[in-house]
Amino acid sequence: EIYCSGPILHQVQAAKLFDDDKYFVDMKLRETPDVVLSAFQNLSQESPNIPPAKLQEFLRTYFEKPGTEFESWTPSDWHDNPKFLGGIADQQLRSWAGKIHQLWKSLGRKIRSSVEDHPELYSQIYTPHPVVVPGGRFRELYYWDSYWVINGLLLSEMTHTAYGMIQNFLYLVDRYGFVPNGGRIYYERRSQPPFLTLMVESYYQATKDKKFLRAALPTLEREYQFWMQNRSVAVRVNGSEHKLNRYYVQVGLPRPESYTDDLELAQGLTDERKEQLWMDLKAGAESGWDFTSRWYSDSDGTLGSTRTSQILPTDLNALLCLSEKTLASFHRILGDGDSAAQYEQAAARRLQAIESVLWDAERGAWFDFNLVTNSKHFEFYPSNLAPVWAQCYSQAEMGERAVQYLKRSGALQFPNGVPTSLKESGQQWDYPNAWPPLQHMLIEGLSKMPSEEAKQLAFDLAQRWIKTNWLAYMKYDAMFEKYDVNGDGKPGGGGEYEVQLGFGWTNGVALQLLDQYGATLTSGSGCVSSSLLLPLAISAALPLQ
Ligand SMILES: OC[C@H]1O[C@H](O[C@H]2O[C@H](CO)[C@@H](O)[C@H](O)[C@H]2O)[C@H](O)[C@@H](O)[C@@H]1O
Repeated sequence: EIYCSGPILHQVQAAKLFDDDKYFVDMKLRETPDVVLSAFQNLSQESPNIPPAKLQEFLRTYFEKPGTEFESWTPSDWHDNPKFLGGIADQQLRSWAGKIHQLWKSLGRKIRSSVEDHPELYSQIYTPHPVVVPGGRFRELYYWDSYWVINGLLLSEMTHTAYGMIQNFLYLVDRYGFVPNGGRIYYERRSQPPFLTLMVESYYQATKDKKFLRAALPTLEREYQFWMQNRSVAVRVNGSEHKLNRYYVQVGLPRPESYTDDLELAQGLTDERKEQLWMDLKAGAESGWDFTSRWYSDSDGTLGSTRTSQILPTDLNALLCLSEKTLASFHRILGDGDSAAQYEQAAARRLQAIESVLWDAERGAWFDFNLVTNSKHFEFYPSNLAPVWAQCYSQAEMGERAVQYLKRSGALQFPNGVPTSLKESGQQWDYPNAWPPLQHMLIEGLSKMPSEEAKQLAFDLAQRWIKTNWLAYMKYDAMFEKYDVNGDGKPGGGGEYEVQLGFGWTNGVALQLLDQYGATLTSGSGCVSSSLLLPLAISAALPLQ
């Protein structure tokens, strides 16, 4: 009634007392909700539209500034020389990687026990283990960001911190049946791209801890069931019915953390259309792509035409296909062949659905499917290659055709990364922004393909991305949540908030690329460690196709 809906939220946000709507909903209560609500009621009786000065005074009396829910914490497993640093040949890049590794200390947070004892005073959701947060206005844990954070932590040999983060997500599934978007109660009715199974896979590959796997598996299956029961739809194509997944949130209210944006966007609509728009904006937040022309109902649309729930996304379905294969492999490792076979069948069914509904033989790639128009969206998004990343396609030729599609798409013409789309909508998940998770999925997918051409392209994109991150770090002494594909080392922009620094997934992706391609990536400074020159010389001598 205070953080998610109701008159306090409405009046405080509508008065625009803070630059960012998220500020108010992250504040802590000084008194119990009952006391705060009745004080507000008394104030409203004096005048229903409370003047800003009175609202400020009310906030000073009953709220504390955000951030008091955390205590200072330094990860106990941080040490200054993880092995992977030694594999980075370029000395400038190696020293920069060391600085990124240091950033884990400043992004670590431990939630105070008072949040567990008095949850009613906080919007923060209590989780038992410390977390690494994205940074900036994103003070709390975020679901899909954490996949790249955890991969980075594992390279930094911070296995215990990574373990704690995964335990938090398992705890959240046990509590809610799914993982909320982030660690705040205003996020608790929507999720984000479901990466938990892949987080467990990363941890298992790093530790081979079967006991951990056995304990985690029932919770992973519970999360999978949530997506199948609440986020799937049947779609009929060419006379056959298929089941695929979508983002879908049945809460027809403005997002509390972006309340005035949502309110203003819905002005003039009927109540029914308002509710529909707000549900689709929340589904957009659930997709992690908030916001983008990808979710507009037509190609000339604007943010108001966002219809996320009517679209079957390629990347969500590729991710679930990979999750099904991973769950099957977990059951095999633990000796349960029957359960493994069930997940293998689920993956095979999904593969068939992806190929029947999303694959386009003419263009040679996969495209989102619109349930209203019963047609595919043919615009370019890096997600059109997500099945390559998930290795979820039946014929090698499809992967190779997707590489040719990428080359023809026009998305490779930018020296600083692959843009999120080729459309400049002003939204942050569109051109000219490039985002770390999308670069990583593209590069990882291409690097796993058999052809030399795809592998070389993967390296080329890794080099572009590292150069962008490195140049921005040189200019601003910071890592950003997103970058602009135009301009060397330029942070991204657009959308509803200022570009943020920190930054969890950026650091994780940079470390992964520096680890994977450390012997050959360059900063352009020419300072290469002599002990690594030999392998570098050998790889440089290899003929490239
Ligand atoms: O406050 C606006 C939105 O902010 C978040 O989304 C963005 O940041 C997240 C954290 O890095 C990231 O996971 C997401 O992909 C970004 O678009 C938040 O997740 C949204 O729910 C929120 O409305």
